[in-house]
Amino acid sequence: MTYFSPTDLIINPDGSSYHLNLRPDQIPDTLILVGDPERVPTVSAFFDEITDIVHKREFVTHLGVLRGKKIGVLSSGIGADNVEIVMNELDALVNIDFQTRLEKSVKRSLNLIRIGTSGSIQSHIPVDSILISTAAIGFDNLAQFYGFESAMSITEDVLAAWTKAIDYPLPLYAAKASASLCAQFAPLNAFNGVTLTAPGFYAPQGRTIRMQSIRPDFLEKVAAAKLGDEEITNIEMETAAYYAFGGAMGHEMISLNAILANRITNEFSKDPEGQIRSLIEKAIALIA
Ligand SMILES: O=P(O)(O)O[C@H]1O[C@H](CO)[C@@H](O)[C@H]1O
Ligand SMILES: O=c1cc[nH]c(=O)[nH]1
Repeated sequence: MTYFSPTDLIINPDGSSYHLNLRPDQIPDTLILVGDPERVPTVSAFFDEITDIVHKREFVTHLGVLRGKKIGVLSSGIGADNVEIVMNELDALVNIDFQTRLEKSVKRSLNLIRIGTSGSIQSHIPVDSILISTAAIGFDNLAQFYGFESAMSITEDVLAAWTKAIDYPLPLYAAKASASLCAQFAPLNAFNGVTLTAPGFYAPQGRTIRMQSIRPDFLEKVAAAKLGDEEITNIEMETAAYYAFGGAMGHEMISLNAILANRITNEFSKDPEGQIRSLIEKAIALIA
């Protein structure tokens, strides 16, 4: 079994993982993942009991019990680079023995549910709707360092066709949502779609304030891109990384999006907090 050195897998003096500050005995089978640390108490308010609160940097975790089962909610902060930390440390916490630093022979698979916000890039997907990402395309630089091939990956020929359709010069990566979690959250009656995970909020999502984008037609191209019978429906900043790591490391993963912006009609939700709270409430109701 592989041994992981103290500089590869950094364990804090209290036996917790370096950034998340969580110990192996604290990890429940189901975790809700949010971007905003301030969203964590909104989620845990729906738990029947909160047993632990752990906080380091943007990584805030509330652990508790929901309908007799252990559950947790953890914030990642914004972006795929933070997802890289969250997924590596969560996986290490359940699949590496922190005493011996050896990989466990029997692996644990977590159910990971992102509840986040996103912008629609199709006029028929309105502000204040809910969208489940059936797949996500990442155009951050993680694929320069990780081979994400897994049963959840989008095949290379499809990815090549999508890259051409988006007309983007760097290699992309893409992966799918967990089929079992898609079935579990089907009662949300949400839109389904392919999500683009951007390495920024402004130019990488086709926004301009004072800094001009050198790709002014990027959003138009993405919105018009045909992925076989599918289209890219929405943009946010974490889902592709979650799906790629989840698939490669054997965790079930789904991303539920509260659509706050419609980038085609230029509308923004008049009640963003209410929308995300409503999605949290509906999602929690579907967690057995
Ligand atoms: O609301 P969260 O979950 O943070 O998700 C979206 O909102 C943030 C940008 O405002 C990015 O993290 C994006 O993915
Ligand atoms: O347009 C949006 C809205 C929320 N989050 C994003 O990343 N983009």
